Amino acid sequence: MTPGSQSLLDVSGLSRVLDTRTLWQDVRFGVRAGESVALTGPSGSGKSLLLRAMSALDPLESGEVRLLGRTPGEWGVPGFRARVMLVPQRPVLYGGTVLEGLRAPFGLKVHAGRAFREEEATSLLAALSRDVSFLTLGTDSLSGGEAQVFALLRALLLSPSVLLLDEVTSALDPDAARAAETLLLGWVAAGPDRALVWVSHSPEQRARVAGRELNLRAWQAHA
Ligand SMILES: Nc1ncnc2c1ncn2[C@@H]1O[C@H](COP(=O)(O)OP(=O)(O)OP(=O)(O)O)[C@@H](O)[C@H]1O
Repeated sequence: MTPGSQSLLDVSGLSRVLDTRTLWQDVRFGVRAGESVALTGPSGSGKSLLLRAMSALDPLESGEVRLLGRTPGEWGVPGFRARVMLVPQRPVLYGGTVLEGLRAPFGLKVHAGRAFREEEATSLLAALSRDVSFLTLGTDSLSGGEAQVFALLRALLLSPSVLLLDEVTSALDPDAARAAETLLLGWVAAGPDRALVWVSHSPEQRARVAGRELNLRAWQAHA
């Protein structure tokens, strides 16, 4: 992977206060097109909340996030979230089959103009060592690992620009986790204006997937 010089996602001046505790303050960094970076920090330091802020899922208390120089307000918040897409550790499932769940977002206005292509889904599944029968499973009965496969598929099919990956392989067996890593690194290398931000508690995984690490300790408030 050869990161470009163009800054894709810029975070500046973000702070988050919980009651009286400041989780992080004045967070600032940029992620360039083609990059794969890891966001680290101890449990409870606010990695998940920072990813939520970066994808405009939580209102910002201070600072701003820009994709290609434009704020969520300038993109339109739903459009920004579709481009800077969070994949949570435990995805929200809405029932129905996997196929229906993968197809459903394409009916939303924000994804208008994009068509769901089942062959793309089966090809991604093959990369994750799953066959087409996965599409017929009910999302209500997916295991934790299967739900993570579903969430990754759903995200990749929607062609975001930046994927914010919050412990997305934590329930996968080691082989499946490696396959997911390979798929994601291949995805970021395959198109312009793509990047990955990983939250992972595994130093081995971070070493495999990330070109550099951003540690939240750098932005923790000092009493
Ligand atoms: N919606 C919320 N409202 C208030 N506090 C929250 C909310 N979500 C999380 N927290 C608290 O914010 C802190 C940071 O949570 P967060 O999940 O971002 O940490 P993390 O670094 O991702 O942790 P871990 O590595 O354990 O997953 C925790 O103390 C958590 O209890």
